[in-house]
Amino acid sequence: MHRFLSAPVAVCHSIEATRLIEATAMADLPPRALMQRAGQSLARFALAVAPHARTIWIACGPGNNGGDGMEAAIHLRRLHPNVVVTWFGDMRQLPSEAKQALEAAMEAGVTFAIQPPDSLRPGDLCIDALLGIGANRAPKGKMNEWLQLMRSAPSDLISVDVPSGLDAESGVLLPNMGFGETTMMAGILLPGALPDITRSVKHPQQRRYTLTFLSGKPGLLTGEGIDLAGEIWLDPLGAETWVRAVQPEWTVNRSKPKRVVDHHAHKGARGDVVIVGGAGDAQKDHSMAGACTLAGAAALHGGAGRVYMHLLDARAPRNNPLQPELMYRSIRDLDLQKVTAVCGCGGGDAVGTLIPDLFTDCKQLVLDADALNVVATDAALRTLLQYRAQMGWQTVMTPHPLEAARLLGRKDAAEVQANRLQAVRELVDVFECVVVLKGSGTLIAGPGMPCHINVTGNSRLATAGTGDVLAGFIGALMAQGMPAFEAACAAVRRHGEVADEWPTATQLTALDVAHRL
Ligand SMILES: NC(=O)C1=CN([C@@H]2O[C@H](COP(=O)(O)OP(=O)(O)OC[C@H]3O[C@@H](n4cnc5c(N)ncnc54)[C@H](OP(=O)(O)O)[C@@H]3O)[C@@H](O)[C@H]2O)[C@H](O)CC1
Ligand SMILES: [K+]
Repeated sequence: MHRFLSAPVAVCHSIEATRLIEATAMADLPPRALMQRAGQSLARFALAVAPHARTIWIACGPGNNGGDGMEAAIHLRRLHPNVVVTWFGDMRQLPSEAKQALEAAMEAGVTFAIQPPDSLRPGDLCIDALLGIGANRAPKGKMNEWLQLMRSAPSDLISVDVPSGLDAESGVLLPNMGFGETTMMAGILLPGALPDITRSVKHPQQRRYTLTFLSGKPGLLTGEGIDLAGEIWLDPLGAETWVRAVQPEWTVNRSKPKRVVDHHAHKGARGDVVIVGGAGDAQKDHSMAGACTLAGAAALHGGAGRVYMHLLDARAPRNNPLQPELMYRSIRDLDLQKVTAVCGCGGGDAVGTLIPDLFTDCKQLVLDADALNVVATDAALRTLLQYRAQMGWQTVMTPHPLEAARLLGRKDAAEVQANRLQAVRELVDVFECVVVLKGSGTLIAGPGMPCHINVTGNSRLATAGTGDVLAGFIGALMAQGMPAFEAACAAVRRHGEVADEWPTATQLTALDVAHRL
């Protein structure tokens, strides 16, 4: 058993692949052995997480995930005076191994209760063994009540394999979560179908863990999975050989920026970046020049030798006393074959007039924000992107979920969020370039590349301008010679790391991120 993200290589398998690993491993073992290993591992983990728990509540569900919980109860009962199991299921429909585990738990004298323990205090432990990778719909009724109770308690929480109700592949809570017959308000269970107010209520004292079995699951690292899963631990249950035999679909992003520049290098050797964007509207007295400044600052701090700014807003000043290194220049005066262009930051519709030239002249291109919106509405640009790919020119797109929805012709961001992993793959297939799908658990994918899930960063990056900073940083790394996919992975990782390292009591702005790269 090890902390998933501290392993030198952390990979995730699809659910289908996990099922294959499970079946192959089980075929090699006596019946129930794998589940017993899972139970033993869970019991050990529980005691390590909450050694002083007054109460350990194990909520078991109708499938093998519940079986894992029962197996753990058998061990914990011997080691702890107050272990309570609540079970949600039907004996006749239990899978055979879970049934054996239930019978063994009864025989061993495990305490079964109809209701969860009365009061759960800080330091107590809840174990969610309700649903694992077999969840296929939103938990309802009693199961949902128990989940809400566990997730809002001040006690610690271990999710077995996967937080129940989470799609282990997409990181989305199965629909209707929270619309059960009862719901919770201020810690009290209320009857009636109330809106989903409980979804993200986490008690500040609660520490969350997921002990996942056999293989990493992508849904724990993206979308809603990150908050629900907490700290992830992995126990391959002795099936490492089988895990290694199955090709993983996703890899945890570990890339770090490598900015090795020769000692004798001059500024021209470090790569040139031009930021194209910053549109304005004189009638409305609007200007988006700041977005360009942020991308430009990121390109400078990201190591580019020279950073040029092509501002679309004719009224915006052509100098910035706070960042005097930025040089204001039209793209017409630059050799576009030799610069990396970062296009779109605050570009408005006006950026559309420059995009065809950038697409045909510029060998290295990062497309963000409004540039993506222009591409979404112009099929000819899609063809140009394919042409770029054939030429071996490098393009990176950095959509957030709404931009991704526009690019894919989907109704809204929610449709993308419903399966982020699939969306990023589709974007790569359609546009034939490297795609960074931003959000909780940013995804990076490229033609012929494994999909990377990024695990650095936090919600402090959800402020205006951080996307511009990321685009500028990717551009800077490409300008210094990093291939597009590597540059995207390294930039996303470092960008998130800055937010993770930033002192919690201090506000983090986009410019702060740029200065820390
Ligand atoms: N087999 C082993 O040795 C090991 C298994 N491991 C653990 O097993 C789970 C996967 O087990 P599985 O039984 O396939 O799936 P679940 O435990 O998640 O249960 C699925 C059953 O629950 C029903 N279901 C699905 N969604 C809901 C819901 N929202 N509400 C109520 N019931 C639901 C579903 O049945 P239906 O017929 O009603 O659709 C399934 O029967 C895995 O995650 C591990 O924890 C370990 O890997 C160790 C070895
Ligand atoms: K679970």
